[in-house]
Amino acid sequence: MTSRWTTAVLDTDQPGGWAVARSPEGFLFDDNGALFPREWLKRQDLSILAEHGIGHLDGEPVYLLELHNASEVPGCNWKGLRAFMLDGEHTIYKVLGYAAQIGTWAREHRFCGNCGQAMTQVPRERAMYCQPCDLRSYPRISPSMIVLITRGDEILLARSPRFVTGVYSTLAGFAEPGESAEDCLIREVREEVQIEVQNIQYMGSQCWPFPHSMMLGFHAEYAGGEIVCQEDEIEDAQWFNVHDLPPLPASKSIARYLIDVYVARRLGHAEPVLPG
Ligand SMILES: NC(=O)C1=CN([C@@H]2O[C@H](COP(=O)(O)OP(=O)(O)OC[C@H]3O[C@@H](n4cnc5c(N)ncnc54)[C@H](O)[C@@H]3O)[C@@H](O)[C@H]2O)C=CC1
Ligand SMILES: [Mg+2]
Ligand SMILES: [Zn+2]
Repeated sequence: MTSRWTTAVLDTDQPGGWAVARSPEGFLFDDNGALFPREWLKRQDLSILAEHGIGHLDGEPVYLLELHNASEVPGCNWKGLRAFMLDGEHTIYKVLGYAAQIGTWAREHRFCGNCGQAMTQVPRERAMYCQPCDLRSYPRISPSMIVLITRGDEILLARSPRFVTGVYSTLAGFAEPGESAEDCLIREVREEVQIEVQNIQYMGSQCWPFPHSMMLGFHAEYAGGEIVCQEDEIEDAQWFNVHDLPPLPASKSIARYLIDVYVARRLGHAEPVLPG
């Protein structure tokens, strides 16, 4: 199956196409969704900080208008990316997730981190450029490990104080410089619950635009230790039987996929597919 959405660096001098508008309040939408005819959108009273050509949806060019602030557009409202993930069409969420990451990165790289002068968008390349330094900055992607720890019919799930009430999820954490994926996983698990793991199995990956993670997902078996929760980060962690699970994370997350695959295997059910 060919993908409906492909990323591309488009020339903003070309007319036409679709556009999405993003402000600190989220994306603009109306009854037809978050994609607007670009020429119409640019005639609205928007405080445009930058424009980026981001890709093709069903063959049509798509642009991002990154705004200073959320202005009133008749018949329209603003909505955060998470809400689009939870109740929107998955392809549109992919477009908006990519737009959010490009918009944030470009906004945060308007000035050179080396000399402080203004940077410019490089034509035909997704990069910001400082001429005096000959320095390019590319979109930021942060590798993060996410792991389901298993012990026969039991799985280890934890709660961060940031989670929706009652929800338990897998452990996750960002890689530090110098670490392999396995080093990072072992360190994060030790830090967050003081457990040792073995037989680390790679399960798949997912781009997670909150704010710019590349999630690498694993299963790992329990090897030893008693659960001790990391102060501030982990509110509670427990072993749950696969027949008696707490409220779980959103169905499109890799966290949920890691749980669902393991449970399906234990119960002899068909395995789910990892959402892109
Ligand atoms: N897609 C999914 O199913 C899930 C995704 N996640 C994502 O995994 C990522 C890591 O999970 P956490 O437990 O929050 O990480 P974590 O356990 O490493 O703790 C977060 C803290 O790490 C620090 N940090 C280190 N490097 C960082 C970087 N490159 N970017 C931002 N903060 C950095 C910050 O102080 C931050 O507050 C987050 O982006 C989170 O949203 C987490 C759970 C499920
Ligand atoms: Mg963590
Ligand atoms: Zn510079």
